Amino acid sequence: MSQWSIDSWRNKPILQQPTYPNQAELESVEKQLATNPPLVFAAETRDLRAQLANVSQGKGFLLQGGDCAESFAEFNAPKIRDTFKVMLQMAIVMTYSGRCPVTKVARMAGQYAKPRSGDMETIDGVSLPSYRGDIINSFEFTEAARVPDPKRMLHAYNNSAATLNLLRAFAQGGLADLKEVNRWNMGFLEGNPLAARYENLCNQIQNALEFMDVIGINKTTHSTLHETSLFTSHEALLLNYEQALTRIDTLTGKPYNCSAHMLWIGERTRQLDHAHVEFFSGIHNPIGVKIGPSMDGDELIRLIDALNPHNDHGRLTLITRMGADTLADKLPALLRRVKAEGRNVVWSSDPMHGNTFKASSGFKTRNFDAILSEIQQFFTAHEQEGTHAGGVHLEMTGQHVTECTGGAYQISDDDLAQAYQTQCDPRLNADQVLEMAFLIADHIKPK
Ligand SMILES: O=C[C@H](O)[C@H](O)COP(=O)(O)O
Ligand SMILES: C=C(OP(=O)(O)O)C(=O)O
Repeated sequence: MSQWSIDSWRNKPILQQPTYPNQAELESVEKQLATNPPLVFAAETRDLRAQLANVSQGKGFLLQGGDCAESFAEFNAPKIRDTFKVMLQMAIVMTYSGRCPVTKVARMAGQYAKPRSGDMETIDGVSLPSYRGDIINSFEFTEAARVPDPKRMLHAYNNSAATLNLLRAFAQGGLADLKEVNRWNMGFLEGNPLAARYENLCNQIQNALEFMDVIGINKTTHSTLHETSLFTSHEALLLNYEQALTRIDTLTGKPYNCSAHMLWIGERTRQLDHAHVEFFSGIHNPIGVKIGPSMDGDELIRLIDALNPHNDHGRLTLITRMGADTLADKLPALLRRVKAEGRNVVWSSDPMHGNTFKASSGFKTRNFDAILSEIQQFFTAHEQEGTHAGGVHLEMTGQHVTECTGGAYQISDDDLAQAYQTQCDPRLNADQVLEMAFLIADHIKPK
């Protein structure tokens, strides 16, 4: 086997990459990125890995979520704040009602590259190269906009730095103070059938905090009452960018990808002998890999061993995305096999990507009932196999979008056009996400 190096992925086959027309410009951007400051510190990624090690041993739950694709055009503070709040709200519901520590990992501050089913997109008889995420080309449907531009990597880096800066401020600067929990009630809750349940939960937390304060436990003695930790993640698809942000940690001497705390490999690029598995095998971050219905037990064990050869807890998260109609056929055998072979992984459910379809209105959508059904079946399969249902991975936003049908407001096919804003796949809105949080809390509650 050849030695891993930061660029050994370049000797392997690779899928879903852009072809840049100007190589000299690409190299110059890569050089610049490689001297820019890292976005996260290796020690922070080790904290996340330690939390995930607990999840892998059944002592916690991973909540991972955010945009399908972040966008340069929609880069603003309210959008970042609303997604942050919705994640915190979900985490509170799950921690309090589910009595389970929740590790929060945002699909934010770097989620800019998208794998696509087709290389070309056709609209009204005109075919152009597919949009591959703002780090690569532009969503606009013109020939010029769809040409891959390496300078977009610098734009993505700068946006990620600013997003991370705001997330850190929100997490540590008082917005996440548990005493403020009632003030997180956002407009979207008005009229939501779950509003009363959420308010009731907030009141219970307030009572508990007041009691704790009386006996001397408060934000001065316990900073976790005032602050939270939120980690970042994205699909590390564009390896030119990911290599440039990979650094040797001065404390351990090991390579860490400092573009985010956690990175994952997508369903379309997880081939064992390909570039993504090679690159991921050498970085020391906690990593994820998407697992779709075509995966079989032998291949899965080989993939686990390539990505987590020391069988460490917290290193590897398997993010299953089977589809509500397929999960019961496929997942239990994989759970059984991984358990029988003693491999340590976090099992997380992505209930979004196996449930996408084109609505009669022409929009790409997902039905909320199918998403809930996949989650429910995920929990049932783990209960039956005696394994830990460790997390959920969602495409979601704090904005009032109408991209997935169903949910408390019964969004129909005809409603999709009202606020369909995603640049790629349909996301759950804040209402739908809260409903899901209550459902998950019921499942993770100690029995
Ligand atoms: O988010 C995942 C993929 O990028 C997305 O599902 C691909 O969508 P497509 O089938 O429209 O290319
Ligand atoms: C592309 C994604 O998912 P998958 O690889 O599972 O299709 C994604 O999560 O953005």
